[in-house]
Amino acid sequence: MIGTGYVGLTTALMLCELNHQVVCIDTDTAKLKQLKSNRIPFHEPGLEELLNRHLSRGSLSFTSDTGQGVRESDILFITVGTPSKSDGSTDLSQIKNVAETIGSNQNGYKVVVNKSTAPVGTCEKVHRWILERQPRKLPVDVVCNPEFLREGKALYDALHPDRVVIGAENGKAARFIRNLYDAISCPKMMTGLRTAELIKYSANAFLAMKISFINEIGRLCDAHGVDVTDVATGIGLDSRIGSRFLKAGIGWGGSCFPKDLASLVHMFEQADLSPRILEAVRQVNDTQVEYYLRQLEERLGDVRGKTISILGIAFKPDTDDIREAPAIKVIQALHKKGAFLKAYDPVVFIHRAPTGLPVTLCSEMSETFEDSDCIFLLTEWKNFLHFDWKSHRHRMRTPLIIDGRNALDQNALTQYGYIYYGIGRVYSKLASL
Ligand SMILES: NC(=O)c1ccc[n+]([C@@H]2O[C@H](COP(=O)([O-])OP(=O)(O)OC[C@H]3O[C@@H](n4cnc5c(N)ncnc54)[C@H](O)[C@@H]3O)[C@@H](O)[C@H]2O)c1
Ligand SMILES: O=c1ccn([C@@H]2O[C@H](COP(=O)(O)OP(=O)(O)O[C@H]3O[C@H](CO)[C@@H](O)[C@H](O)[C@H]3O)[C@@H](O)[C@H]2O)c(=O)[nH]1
Repeated sequence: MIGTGYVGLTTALMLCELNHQVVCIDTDTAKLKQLKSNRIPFHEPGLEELLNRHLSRGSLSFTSDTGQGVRESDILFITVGTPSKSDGSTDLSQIKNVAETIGSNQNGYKVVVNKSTAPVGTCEKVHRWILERQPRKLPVDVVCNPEFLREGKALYDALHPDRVVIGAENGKAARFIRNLYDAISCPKMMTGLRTAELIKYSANAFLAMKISFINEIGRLCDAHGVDVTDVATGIGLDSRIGSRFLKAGIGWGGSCFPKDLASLVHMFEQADLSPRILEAVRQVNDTQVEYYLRQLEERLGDVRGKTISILGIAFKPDTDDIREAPAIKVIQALHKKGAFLKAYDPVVFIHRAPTGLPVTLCSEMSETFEDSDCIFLLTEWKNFLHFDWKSHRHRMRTPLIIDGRNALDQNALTQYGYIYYGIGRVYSKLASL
């Protein structure tokens, strides 16, 4: 396994659970040191227990010696990062570096499996980069096996995937990789390299499209006094639409959707095509923070000099990942407008303290209420939902709640005397009877 991030480590542990022997290779020696001493360098439920189990069984080991790792393995999974460049295209330097190292150290037949999300045509480049560095001509097959796990649910998704997609040009290599997943019961789709690459991007874009769609409907619900959660339930009951990824809120973030949509848009542009739907999906998302800030200002007036408390920094619950987290955009925008900011997140500040954020950190959720003019919920951590909101209302200067995730109980909060806003939410007198 080359790379020990969310995907590398989870895939390694999944393969260990399926009784395979795995060596994890990473150039980040600090990370390897933590992993070797049984510690996961990021917050991801369930991984630590499996790490302990497989380290002590000897089924999993770690090294920074890529050459040795390559020479000793038959199958090499690439799980390194594929960040965005400023024009939206994908920076393939980490993949290229790995492919060249594989080529230089190849000592026999290898199957190289790319799990990193990379544009159409990347696996063909990987093949070429390996061949260019081989000291002598050796057989190598490249397979595309995109990863569909979600952060916060990584282990569950790896062990219970909806499908496994295997793209290859060589049937023998494809079957070899499919056999690794024999013990996992789900549809296994065998296809071409380019198709597998595009399936990954299309899946992420479709999911982001569902969210932007319901967020746009949410704005119309605000205008007409209709409840967006009821609209989502009503449309989601149609099995052709499905109920998941229809939760309206502050918008999508994270390490994948923003960069993968940018990359897909770039692929369209390279092909001289206009990605109209994708542009709209991104446009709705890019203006969602602004939309919420208007709602906040309509209720609180000018935010200059006011104290606003942010609940949740992570881009979603059960992770400490703050890449493209909406909370960061909200904090920066409110700071620019002259607000004082306090923030609390149950894991982000413990695992990965973001530097340079203009916020006063609270060590407990209850501190965010003290003399606050607004509580802005941006990550729907479970303990926020089950908090004793009733007893803390009096501690706020203005009891305004902006629920950026439509996660709180609007009727209960309204009865406790809070002013509540969630996109497309309607206070139901019936529900409170
Ligand atoms: N995070 C997710 O939920 C997720 C899900 C599906 C797909 N993906 C895709 O998987 C890929 C990896 O994502 P991630 O979140 O695990 O990344 P990450 O940044 O958390 O981890 C990547 C790891 O690769 C290591 N690395 C970089 N260059 C290396 C080299 N030359 N040799 C060995 N190790 C090297 C880095 O040190 C790092 O530990 C990306 O393409 C991403 O788009 C991510
Ligand atoms: O109804 C919803 C569902 C999600 N979100 C937001 O959408 C973003 C992405 O959420 P999610 O998809 O759960 O997280 P990721 O871990 O980024 O996973 C996505 O990106 C991964 C990386 O490519 C893929 O492997 C996964 O299949 C894909 O779901 C987050 O900000 C969520 O808060 C909503 O606003 N409303």
